[in-house]
Amino acid sequence: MCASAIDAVHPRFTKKPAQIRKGFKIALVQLSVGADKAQNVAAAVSEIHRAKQQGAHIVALPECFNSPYGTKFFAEYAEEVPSGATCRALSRAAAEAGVCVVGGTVPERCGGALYNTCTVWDGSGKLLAQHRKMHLFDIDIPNKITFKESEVLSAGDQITSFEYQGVMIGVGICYDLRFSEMAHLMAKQGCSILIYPAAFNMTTGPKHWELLAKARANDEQLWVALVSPARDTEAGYVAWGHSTLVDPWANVVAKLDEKPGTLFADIDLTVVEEVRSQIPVRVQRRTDVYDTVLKTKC
Ligand SMILES: NC(=O)CCC(=O)C(=O)O
Repeated sequence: MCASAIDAVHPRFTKKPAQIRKGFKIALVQLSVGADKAQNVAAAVSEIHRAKQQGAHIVALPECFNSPYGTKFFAEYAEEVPSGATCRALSRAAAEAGVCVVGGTVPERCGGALYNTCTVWDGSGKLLAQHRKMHLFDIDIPNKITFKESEVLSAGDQITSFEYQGVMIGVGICYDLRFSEMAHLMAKQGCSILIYPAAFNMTTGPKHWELLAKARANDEQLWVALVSPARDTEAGYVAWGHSTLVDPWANVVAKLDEKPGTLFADIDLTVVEEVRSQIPVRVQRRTDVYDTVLKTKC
């Protein structure tokens, strides 16, 4: 089921949109995530409805919103995509609210493998996209944080973008944000917005969270949204919070603090063209020189 579900949901370059949007209202839901899976999912569903009532067109949830974040939890909380209970709840919520849902991430079970996976649902509850985290979070900063997702998770190998109301939107997950090549490929697929469900921590969050969002927005001249869980200082992994929206000029247009809440903001897509025409790096690239460089690892 799992692999074919991905193939079935990517009509991206074939369909001509009837109407191209000039903007969206986005809601970034900084959820409080605990050990009770059903309660986590119910909270997400209720925030999706609340966001729609406030006028949101797209509602995005954080990384690992149905489970605590940690390698010891992934197998226990994992579900198949898209048949699992969490996916069914997201699909129903998207359809009932009539809103596009970028469904954070859940631990996905597929055969013997586990992935950290984001699903995207349109306003009729149809699965639009499925992204498996491509870059696993394996870091070791002595006396600060050691984490090794690869002990239990497998990595995805697909760049993911989807079309919603004529606009291409890319999806990455947390550590994926550090890889400019991936953002560049999403931009090359025509994306104007990149959305990253993410959960940085108390060491790397203050150093790199906003910097990386601005870097990706500036590199690719597009909107970047980061959606974190709320901070829980009692949790094994303490999330940085600070869900953030950055515009194509690399300005932070809105951000939350560490507490639970929802960030609402208008995304003006005309700014993408404004920046790209005024600073035309996209047509000034010296790919004749870079091609060889890109094939070497470091
Ligand atoms: N969940 C993650 O991938 C965390 C990534 C992170 O904190 C980082 O610094 O990168």
